[in-house]
Formats: sequence, C-alpha cells, structure tokens
Amino acid sequence: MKLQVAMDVLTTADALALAAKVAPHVDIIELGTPLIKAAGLSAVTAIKEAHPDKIVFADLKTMDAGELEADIAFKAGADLVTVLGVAGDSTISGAIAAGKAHGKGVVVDLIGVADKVTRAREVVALGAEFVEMHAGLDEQAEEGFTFQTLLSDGETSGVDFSVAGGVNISTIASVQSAGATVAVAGGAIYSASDPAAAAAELRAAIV
Ligand SMILES: O=C(CO)[C@H](O)[C@H](O)COP(=O)(O)O
Repeated sequence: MKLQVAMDVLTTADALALAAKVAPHVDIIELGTPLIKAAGLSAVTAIKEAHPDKIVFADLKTMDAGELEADIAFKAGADLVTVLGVAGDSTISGAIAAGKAHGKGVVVDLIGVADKVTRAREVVALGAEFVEMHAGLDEQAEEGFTFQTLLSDGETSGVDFSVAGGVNISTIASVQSAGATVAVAGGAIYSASDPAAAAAELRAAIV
C-alpha cells in the first residue's frame, strides 16, 4: 500500500516546506483543493520541480469541464488529478481523455456519493486509475460518521481504491487490511508537531 500526504496548507511556501520534510516517507504528494484554489496551479509546478521522483497529485475535485481542467493540471506537472464521482460521466471521461493524452491518470473522488460501490465500478469502467473512498473534513465532523463504511465500501467495490478522511496511526492498519492501494493522510501529518516523524510512523505501520 502506498502512502499519500494531503497538504491542506494555503501557500506554496508552506507546501514546499512540508513536502521537503515528509517526501522521504511518502509515495504520493497531494496538493489539497484549498491550496490549489489559494495558490493556483503554479504550486503544482513548484512541487513537481522540487520532487520529480514523487507522484504529484492535484486534488482538483473537478465537477465540470473535465478535459480542460485535467489538461491544465497535467501541463502544470500533475501526475494524478481528481474528478468528482458526482460529476456526469462526460466530465469524468473528458478528464480521462486528457490523462491518456498526457500519459497520466485520473482518480475519481467519491466524496458525497451515496452509493459509492456502484459509482466506483462505473467510473473504473470509464477508465479511472482508481477511486478515492473519501469522507471530507465536514462529513467527518458530522454526528454518526463512521470511518468503517469507507473501508467496507472499498472492499465490496472490488476495484482499486484509496481511503481519505480520518487516516491516522490508529486507523492505517485497518485501511491496509481492507485492501486499499493508497492511504491518504492529511491532518495526521500536517498538524503533527513533527510532520516528518508522523509520516515516518505511518510508513512504518504499513506492512
Ligand atoms: O481532500 C480532503 C478534504 O476534502 C482532505 O485532504 C482529505 O480528506 C484528508 O483528510 P484528513 O486530514 O482527515 O487526513
């Protein structure tokens, strides 16, 4: 299982500083949606230039204009981009077409999708690299939220999936046991007093 850091910081300088600390311990470096909105796609270019050996993940959360948005992010240096699973098939297919043109991949983020199992199978059939079983920051704060549902949906789907939203040192073993190909950790790394140590600890927990 690969480890992905989600950098939910707001400036390119903060992202570069965080990536420099954690890169030795992660496989995928994600620029979070707020970072891309605040700093623009130049942040993607800066991270790719600083870490050409890492998979750079632009969490665009595209909802429309799939081919155009994916194309500009791939041109900026992204290796993977996200499109929302709640978007229409034409949006997802457009992003996948851009991915094919650049030799890069599209991850479909299932945040907000009621039936994640069915949608996961549909978007992988369209050509998505993998799906993200994702509970967003707001959903995690809702009463009754259970992380376990993400894992069981991933297992049931039978497709390649990542898990995002609440991955930490207490939950990462269960993410791996569920068969995820990628564990995404945001706050567990960037909010730690020592992000490098936190990332190393998560990495060590992957067997
Ligand atoms: O994409 C996101 C929010 O939409 C977050 O980056 C992702 O959910 C990581 O969450 P956490 O901080 O709980 O690990």
